[in-house]
Amino acid sequence: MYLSGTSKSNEQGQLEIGGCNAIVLAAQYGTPLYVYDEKSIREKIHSYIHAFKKHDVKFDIAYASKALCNIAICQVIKEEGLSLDVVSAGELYTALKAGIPASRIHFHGNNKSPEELEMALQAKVGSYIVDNFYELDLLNTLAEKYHQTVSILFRVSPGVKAHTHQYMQTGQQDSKFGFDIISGQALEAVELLNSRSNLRFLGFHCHLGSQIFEKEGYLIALQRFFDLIEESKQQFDIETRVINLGGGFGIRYTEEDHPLGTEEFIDSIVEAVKIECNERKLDSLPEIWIEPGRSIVGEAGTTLYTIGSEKEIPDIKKYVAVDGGMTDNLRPALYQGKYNAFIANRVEDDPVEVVSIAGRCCESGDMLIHDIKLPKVKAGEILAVTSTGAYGYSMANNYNRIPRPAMVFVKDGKSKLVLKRETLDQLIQNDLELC
Ligand SMILES: Cc1ncc(COP(=O)(O)O)c(C=O)c1O
Ligand SMILES: N[C@@H](CCCC[NH3+])C(=O)O
Repeated sequence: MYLSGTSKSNEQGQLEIGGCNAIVLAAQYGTPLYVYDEKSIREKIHSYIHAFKKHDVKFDIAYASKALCNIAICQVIKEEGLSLDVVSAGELYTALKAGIPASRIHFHGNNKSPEELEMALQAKVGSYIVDNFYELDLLNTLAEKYHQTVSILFRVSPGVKAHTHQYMQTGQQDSKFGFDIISGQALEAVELLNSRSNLRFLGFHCHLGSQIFEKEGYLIALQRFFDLIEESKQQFDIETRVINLGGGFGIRYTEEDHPLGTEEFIDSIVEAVKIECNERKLDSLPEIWIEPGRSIVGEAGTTLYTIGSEKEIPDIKKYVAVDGGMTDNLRPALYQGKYNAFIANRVEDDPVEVVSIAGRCCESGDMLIHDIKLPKVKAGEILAVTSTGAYGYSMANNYNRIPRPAMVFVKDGKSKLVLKRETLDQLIQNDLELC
């Protein structure tokens, strides 16, 4: 049995997270319930900071808020002193409301609207990751309107196909994101910098994809970055101060997953940067920026569900349905994401039968787990699905008009409601009558 962070089986064999009994949490706040182990989030952040501090390099870690974005997590990020990456007005608004300094916000996105860019300019966000030629000109024009010279990075696609689900690959040549290096678009963008006086170029950014277990892709991307850095200097006299390798560091969802440790990833990235600079005889090391999302919050999240109906087709399949599903966790339906689960009130009971955990939506694809061996379950028991902390709530939806769940942060035996359960009235609050 694998339990991460502060999760453990207590003396009664019940699941405890952050010193809080999962059965008590389910009774107190209802289900489905997202439970976040705050200590484990902070420890993961510390492991990134520590991994960089071992080396003599300038670095910045920006939490990719798309993995989980609400006031509470932004407050943790602020307290821990990280930067934060946003991709929309909604994420930007949340970060600002949580008190993240605008200067620590990096604005991403492949189609930022003029209104979103103006909002960011008014807030004076720290940097813009410019994705395409349209945005390059739009941002320069808007920055001029606001009498600002803004710091930018170019997002480039380095032509690296990460070993991950196809929908999570973003660094390959045909990606919708960024300036393509191979066909020369990235260098064309660099050339334009000399005539865009409201843009201050910091450097290059790439993001290879998500849930990556190997460092090789990052190392190839780095070589392509450095070619670009040299060409930018030689051809257009443009200096690069920053290289941003995005996020993507994988986590453990089930026992089949064997992610690399934080240190191993960071050590090999920093070493590779030093080697490239040395071999190319560059005067100074660029700053190294990263943007982890999943690896900061993923394993810290557990979703508690109440078990309801069952359906058994003799000798074929047994379904066990819970009170949530694709509305609170779209990942199994979208990426065939795999998860592990326990009966929270009997964590250590021997598994005796193979069942499939079904969601409650009117979709055959609304399955949380296919074929998991569990103890014999009863209606009313609490099922805990682990490692749901990233891209779970952030991709939650109201299909079938199902309200989104509540969320608590737990630490040192205390729980704090950080997101209320949506109500039925909230579901119709924007509806208008036809007549
Ligand atoms: C530009 C960018 N940066 C960072 C991330 C975070 O990735 P991950 O959650 O895999 O660390 C993403 C999402 O994949 C992204 O699109
Ligand atoms: N949303 C995804 C990955 C894409 C992340 C954003 N580029 C997931 O749940 O795994």
